[in-house]
Amino acid sequence: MKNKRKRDQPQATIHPRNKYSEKPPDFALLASTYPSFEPFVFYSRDGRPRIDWTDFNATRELTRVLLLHDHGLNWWIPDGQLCPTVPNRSNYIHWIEDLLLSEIIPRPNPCQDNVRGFDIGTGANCIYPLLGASLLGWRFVGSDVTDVALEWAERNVRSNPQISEMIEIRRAGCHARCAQTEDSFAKGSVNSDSNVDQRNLEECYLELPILCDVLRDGETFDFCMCNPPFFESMEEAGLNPKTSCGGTPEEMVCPGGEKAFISRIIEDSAKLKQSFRWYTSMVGRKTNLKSLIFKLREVGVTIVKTTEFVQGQTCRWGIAWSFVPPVKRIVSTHVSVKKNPSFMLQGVHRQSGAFDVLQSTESFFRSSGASCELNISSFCVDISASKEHLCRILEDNAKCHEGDSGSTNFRISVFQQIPGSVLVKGSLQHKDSSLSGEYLSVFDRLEEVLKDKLCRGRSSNA
Ligand SMILES: C[S@@+](CC[C@H](N)C(=O)[O-])C[C@H]1O[C@@H](n2cnc3c(N)ncnc32)[C@H](O)[C@@H]1O
Repeated sequence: MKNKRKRDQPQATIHPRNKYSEKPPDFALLASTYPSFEPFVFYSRDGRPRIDWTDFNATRELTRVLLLHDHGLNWWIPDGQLCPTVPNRSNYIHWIEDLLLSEIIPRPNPCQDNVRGFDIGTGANCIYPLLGASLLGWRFVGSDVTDVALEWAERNVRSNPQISEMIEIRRAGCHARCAQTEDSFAKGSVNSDSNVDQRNLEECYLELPILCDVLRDGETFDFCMCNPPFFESMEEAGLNPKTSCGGTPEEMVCPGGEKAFISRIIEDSAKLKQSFRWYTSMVGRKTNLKSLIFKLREVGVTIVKTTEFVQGQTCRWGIAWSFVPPVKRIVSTHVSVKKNPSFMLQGVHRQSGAFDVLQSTESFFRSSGASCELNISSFCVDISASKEHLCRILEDNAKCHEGDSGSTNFRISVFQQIPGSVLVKGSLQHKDSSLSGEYLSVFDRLEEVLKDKLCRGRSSNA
């Protein structure tokens, strides 16, 4: 089964040093070891142990037992707080480890001893400091703004005396401001129609510092990290019907969404410059990645690196930048990797979803005569197309008869993001295919066709 899953996935999904890269969590073992987890495990017809991902209590108990079993950590969060998935969160930690080990910028600390990180918005779950300290011996400051996050992050640190000395929890912003913000959120004004409440809330939120004014004089760090509030409203956050990881408005929502939040980190970084060797953040939407990179160039960073975290049916990105002069040429990964182009469909009609995107993709290629194999379980279509097929799609008859008539194989995968947003990715089997140019043009054409057919405000023929 493990092999099948590997073959179905378009790319590596998990960092090779991730504890779960070779062996995903064993629910049956965890259930027999931890009686509190046992009631959440059931067996599907194929005999595989499963949990109900839409049950918050099940996902929280899974996180609790995984942290205990595999990391020796005691952990808990109150009902409704954002519940982290341990394998996914570990990927971000290992990517930062790669950045610190890389020689893109000079390493002041070749042995990686005394690494010190800053987790912006550590949450009640305090997951990054707990994982970073227990897996890699990193020291951390974890910041947050809400009372509940600060109180529970502290509790989670104190419950683990073996690492408690390594983690400091710090409030960002003055108490009064935060209390006011929490109160507004608690009253639901983030979703309210009252413009006044909304404006007060936004002003209040935007006044909370992120890095400047939270750092102490002369403090330096090897890196900062952040899983920002991704959304502009709880409606936008929606609730992924396939999982229930909780998440309160304070955790999920901020004015301007993740783009505004990360832009503020960028602005702070432009003032703090080399106080951090690496600034990093998670990014939930690929479209935001482009404008953030643009902003980074504007503030004069020396390096930008990006990565992609493919996590089941969800994609996230990581962005990192630095003001330290690089040892090597500036690189920006994956943005330049043409073998795996991607685009995001935004505003997909309410009645359409990833499945419609998949079917439309199949008929797009099939209409040219290319051979297509639809794989519904992994949401992808495998395509084998000749030059003639690709030229037919591009309506380029002249080119069709030029040169040799080789063929090319590629896969188009579809990932449902939040409701209304679908990510489409291509992966070419052989980078050196003589048809890689046509493949990229066809991929651009696919983007146009799907947008016209399935996205609101674009339909010319829908
Ligand atoms: C998406 S949650 C991330 C929680 C946790 N790090 C995780 O990955 O599960 C975002 C967190 O950022 C916090 N936050 C919002 N504004 C902040 C600010 N100005 N400074 C620090 N934290 C902030 C929220 O309270 C929330 O706990």
